[in-house]
Amino acid sequence: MQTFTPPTIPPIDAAAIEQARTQQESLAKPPGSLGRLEEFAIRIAGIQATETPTVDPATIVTAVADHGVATDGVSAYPQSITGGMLNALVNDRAAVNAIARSNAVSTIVCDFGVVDGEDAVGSDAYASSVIDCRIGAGTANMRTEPAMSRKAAVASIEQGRSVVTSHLTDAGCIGLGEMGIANSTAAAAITAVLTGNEVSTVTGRGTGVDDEGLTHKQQVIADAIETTEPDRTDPIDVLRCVGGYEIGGLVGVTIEAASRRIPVVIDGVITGAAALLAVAIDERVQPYLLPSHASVEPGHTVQLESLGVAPLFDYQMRLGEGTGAALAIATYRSACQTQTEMATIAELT
Ligand SMILES: O=C(O)c1ccc[n+]([C@@H]2O[C@H](COP(=O)([O-])O)[C@@H](O)[C@H]2O)c1
Ligand SMILES: Cc1cc2nc[nH]c2cc1C
Repeated sequence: MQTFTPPTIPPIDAAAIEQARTQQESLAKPPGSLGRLEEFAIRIAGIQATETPTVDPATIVTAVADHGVATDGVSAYPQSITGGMLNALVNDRAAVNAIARSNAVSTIVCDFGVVDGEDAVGSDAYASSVIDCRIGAGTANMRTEPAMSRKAAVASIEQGRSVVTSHLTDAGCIGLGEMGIANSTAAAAITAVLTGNEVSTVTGRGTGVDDEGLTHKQQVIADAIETTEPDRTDPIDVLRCVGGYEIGGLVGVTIEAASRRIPVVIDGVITGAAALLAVAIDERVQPYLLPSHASVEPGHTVQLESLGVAPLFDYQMRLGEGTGAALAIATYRSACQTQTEMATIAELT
């Protein structure tokens, strides 16, 4: 059986946490007055094992792939949008590009298996701007068969790891992002299986299906779980049965980043599913995960609770791409800069 052996993930640095906490208490402000920002700076110091935590350089990895289950009418949009959005990402014209730019965050785009991306795939812009991580031309339809082979599941994780090792070894933080029509179906299925919640509890409207569409989507997810029988004690099997190539890719990005002491900022419900899988593979990933927003998707609340992180803000967003992560990185940057740039209270007198 194809196995995945994760790299060694170190514990976060207890001495650096202690040092950062002492430093926080010495700064020119009443203790605790920066609220959660103080804990963010301390956590990042512990992750990076440093007295000078920084999120920079900060990069969003937007992983893109298609899903066979899209043919079952689970999304408000056709599959062709995935390829179109890959094109927009390549040309720096997606929402995440604008939000990342406005927050001094870089973006990289990884194609893990877009079906209909010929325009983008063939172009010079693709060759120069997209990291080719393709595992296949979209997954199989999980309603009738496993989304992918075990070999492909492991390959997607390894491809994600190699994105970090080839491009992001000096990252101050990595934000997770994704795009793929129907991937909120995969995310809900993964969340139901790994957390043991009812499909109806964790399934939302994704791009915006109506009431009838939501009922149908829940039925498709229930059918997929019944047909493919994922082994909830084996996260690679869950990815194989009801996952996606970009989700596997983000699992790999997360695990590799944690092994290198790089903080990972979660975005919405699809990246949340990847984070759940990563922690199920190795629970030592958990302290490296930083939340961003609370997505409108109900499964996201369940994921964040299961991961033990509380969202920073709720702007009623449900776009994905890494948009929430890019916004949150600005807050984490401010937290780090208070830690490293403020005067001490002793200097005031
Ligand atoms: O980030 C989220 O929480 C989120 C919630 C709903 C939808 N999305 C995005 O919308 C797409 C998935 O929606 P759907 O309806 O096609 O499954 C995919 O491209 C995601 O990036 C993202
Ligand atoms: C246009 C569009 C852009 C997206 N970006 C992420 N998911 C998306 C879904 C759609 C439909």
